[in-house]
Amino acid sequence: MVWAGRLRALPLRILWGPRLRAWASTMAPPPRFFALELPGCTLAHFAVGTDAPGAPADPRVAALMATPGRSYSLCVPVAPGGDPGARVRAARLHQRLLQQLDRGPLKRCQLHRLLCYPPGGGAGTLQQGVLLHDPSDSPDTRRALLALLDSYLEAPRPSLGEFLVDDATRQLWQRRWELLDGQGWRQVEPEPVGPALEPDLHPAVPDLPSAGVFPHREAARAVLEACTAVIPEARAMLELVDRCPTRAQKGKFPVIVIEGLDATGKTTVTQAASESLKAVLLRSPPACVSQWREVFDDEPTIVRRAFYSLGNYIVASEIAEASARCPVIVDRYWHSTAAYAIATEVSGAVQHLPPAQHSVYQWPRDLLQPDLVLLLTVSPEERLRRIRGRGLEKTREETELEANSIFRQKVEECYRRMDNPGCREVDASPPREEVLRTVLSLIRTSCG
Ligand SMILES: Nc1ncnc2c1ncn2[C@@H]1O[C@H](COP(=O)(O)OP(=O)(O)OP(=O)(O)O)[C@@H](O)[C@H]1O
Ligand SMILES: Nc1ccn([C@@H]2O[C@H](COP(=O)(O)O)[C@@H](O)[C@H]2O)c(=O)n1
Repeated sequence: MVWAGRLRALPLRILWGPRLRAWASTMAPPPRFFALELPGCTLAHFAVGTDAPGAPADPRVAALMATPGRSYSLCVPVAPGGDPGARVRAARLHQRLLQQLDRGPLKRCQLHRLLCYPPGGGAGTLQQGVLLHDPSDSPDTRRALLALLDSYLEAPRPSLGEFLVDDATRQLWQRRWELLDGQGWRQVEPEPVGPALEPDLHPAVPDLPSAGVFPHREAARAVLEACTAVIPEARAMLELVDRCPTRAQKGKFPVIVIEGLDATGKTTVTQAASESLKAVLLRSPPACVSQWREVFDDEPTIVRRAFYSLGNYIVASEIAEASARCPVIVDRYWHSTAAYAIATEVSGAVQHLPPAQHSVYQWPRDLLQPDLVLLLTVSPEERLRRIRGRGLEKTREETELEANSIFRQKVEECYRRMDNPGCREVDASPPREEVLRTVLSLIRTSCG
C-alpha cells in the first residue's frame, strides 16, 4: 500500500501518458455524474470519466479533495433489478453500509452524502452513497474499506472509488477499485474528474414514485410484500390493508386534514376543533398500526414510507365510515408522508426540490380525498419553544428537525407545493383560542 501513498506526491502526468490515455479511452466505462452535499446543504456537481481532463472541477470539490487527507466514494445502485424486492435489498444495504462507516478506523472519516447518476439520469439509474474524507490519509482506512467490500458477497456490491490530486496540475482523478477473478482488489486506470452542470431536475426525483412517494396503493403494497421475509410486521400490516376497500368513498360530511411540522399545534387544534364541530377525530398512522411504527421508523425510506402510505389507506377506510355519520378531522394524512419522503430523499436545500406542479406533489389517484387541508405553520423559534415546553423525549426526526433547519424548510415547502388538494396555510403562532377561531372559520367558509 506504500506505493499508493506515494502516488499522490507523483505528478500524475508521468504515470498517465498519451499512450496509456488512448488505451484507457477504449476501455473506459461510461461517464458518471455526481451530486455532492457540502456543509450548509449546498450541492456541488462533478463528472468522472468525461472527455475533460485538465478542466477544473467545481472549486468546492477541488478544495475538499485538496485538503490534507484522502477522499473515497462509496456507492450502491438504488434499483439493481428494478423490482421492489431489489430496491428494498439495495436500500437496506445502503443503510447497513452507513452504519458500518460509523465504526473502527472509518469513524474518523468525514462523510458527505453523494449521489451518482449517468448522463441524462432517469428512474432506476441512480446510485446513492457517500464521499468519505480521511484527514489522516491512513492506509488503515483503505484496508477497512476493502474489507467492508469483501463482506458484501451478494449483488449489489457497493463500488469504491478513490480520488487523487495531481500535485503539479491540481487536476483531480478518480480510480475505482475492482475485484479481479482470483487476484483480489485492484485499482483500475485513473479517470479525470471534471466539472458538471447542475441537472434541471434533482437526480433522486425520477425514483421517488418507486422509493417513497407512492402514486397508488399497489406501489406501496409491493414494497411491504417484498419485506415480509425479513420484517414479520410487514405481513401483519398487509393483512390489515387488504381488509380495507380498494376505493374507500367519502360520506356526506366534510373531512378536514390538519398538517404541519412537529409541535406546530396539530394535536391541540384537532382536539379542540373536533370537540367544537362534534367531529370524529382520526390520525394517520392509525392506532391499529402504531405498535409497528418503531420497527418501520428504523428502516430505510422506501420501507418506512410504504408503511406510512399504507397507513393512509387504512385511515381512508376509517374516514369513509365516519364521514357517513358526522364531520371528520384528521391529524396528518398523505401530505405528511409525501412531504417528509421528498425532503429526505432530495439532498441539498429548498432550491433543489422538484418544481411546483411536479407529479410527486399530486394526490394518489386511489386515495380518498379530504375536503380541506390546513397547514399549521409557526416560526422556527416558536416551534422550538413549544418542543422544549412539552418536555417530552424527542424522536430522532424531531432532533433532526431541530438541528437541521434546512430540512424543516424543505418539508414545509413541499407541503406548500402539494396539489389537488393543496394546503391552506394557517399562522399557528397566536394563542390557542385565536388559532382555533381561524381554523373553525376556514372550515365553515370552505365546507359550508
Ligand atoms: N397556539 C399555541 N400557543 C402556544 N402553545 C401552543 C399552541 N398550540 C399548541 N401549543 C403547545 O405546543 C406544544 C406542541 O403542540 P401540539 O402537541 O399540539 O403539536 P403537534 O403539532 O401535535 O406536535 P406533534 O406533531 O409533535 O405531535 C404543546 O405543548 C402545546 O400545548
Ligand atoms: N401520515 C403520516 C404521518 C406521519 N408520518 C411520519 O411520522 C412523523 C411524524 O409523526 P408524529 O406522530 O410525530 O406526528 C413524520 O416525521 C413523518 O415522517 C408520515 O410519514 N405520514
